[in-house]
Amino acid sequence: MRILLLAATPPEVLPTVQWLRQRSTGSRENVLSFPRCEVAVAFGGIGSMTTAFTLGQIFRPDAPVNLAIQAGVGGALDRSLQLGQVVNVVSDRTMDLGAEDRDGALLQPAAFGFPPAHPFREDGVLIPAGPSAILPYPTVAGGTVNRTTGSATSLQRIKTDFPDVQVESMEGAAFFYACISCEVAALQLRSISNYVEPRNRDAWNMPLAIANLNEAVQRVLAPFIQ
Ligand SMILES: O=C(O)c1cccc(C(=O)CC[C@H]2O[C@@H](n3cnc4c(=O)[nH]cnc43)[C@H](O)[C@@H]2O)c1
Repeated sequence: MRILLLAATPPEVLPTVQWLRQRSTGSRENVLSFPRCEVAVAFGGIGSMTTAFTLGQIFRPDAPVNLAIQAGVGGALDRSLQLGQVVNVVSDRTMDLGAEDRDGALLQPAAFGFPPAHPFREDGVLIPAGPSAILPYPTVAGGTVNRTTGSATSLQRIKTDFPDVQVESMEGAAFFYACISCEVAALQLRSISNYVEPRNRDAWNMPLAIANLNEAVQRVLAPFIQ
C-alpha cells in the first residue's frame, strides 16, 4: 500500500516526519518503508498552482497512490470552531476563481459561460472518495483561495457567496481536484490556526494548530505503519 502525506510547508508536518522516520524500516529519498506500506512525504508549497504541479508529478499510473492525506492549518469561517481544533474537510471548492465585476464582486465561471464540469459537482463543489466517514474529527466544508481573506469586505463577500464553507485554505480544492481526477482516496485534515477576520496575524495560534494537527495525522497513520 502506498500512502502520500502532503503538506504545503515542512513545519506543518515536521513532528510527524520525525515520528515516521523513527518507526520506518528503511527509506529512499522522500519515501519511508514500513512492513505493510510505504509513506511518501511531499511538500506542495503554498497555494493551488504549486500543489497541482506537485500532485501531477506524483500521481503516475506506474506508481499508484492508495491514500493521499493532505495535512495543514487553516482559517475558520465558522466561529463555532476552536483555535487548534482538528477538522476533517470532506468537500472543497474554489472561492476566488472567475472574474471581478465592476463593484468588486466575484463572477464565478458559470456566470460567463463556463459551468463546473467533472470532477466538480454542478454546484462547483469537489467531494473525493476516502475514509473520511470513520474519523473522530468533525466533518466540515472547505473553500480555497489564492490570497488569505484579510479584510471585512472580502470576508462579507465570501460569507455571502459561499455560506456553507466553514474552513478556508490555500490548497484544499487543488488537492481534491487531483485526487478525484486520478481516482485516489483522499483525506484532508486541517487544524484551525486562525479565524478568518480582518488581518490580525498576532491572533493566529500556529504552535497549537501544528501540535494538534500532528497528533491527528499520527493517529490516522498509526494502524497503517504497524
Ligand atoms: O502571515 C500570513 O498572512 C500568512 C498568509 C498565508 C499563509 C500563512 C502561513 O504561514 C500558513 C500557510 C498555510 O496556512 C493555510 N491557512 C491558514 N490560515 C488560512 C486562512 O485564514 N486562509 C487561507 N489559508 C490559510 C494555507 O492553506 C497555507 O498553506 C501566513
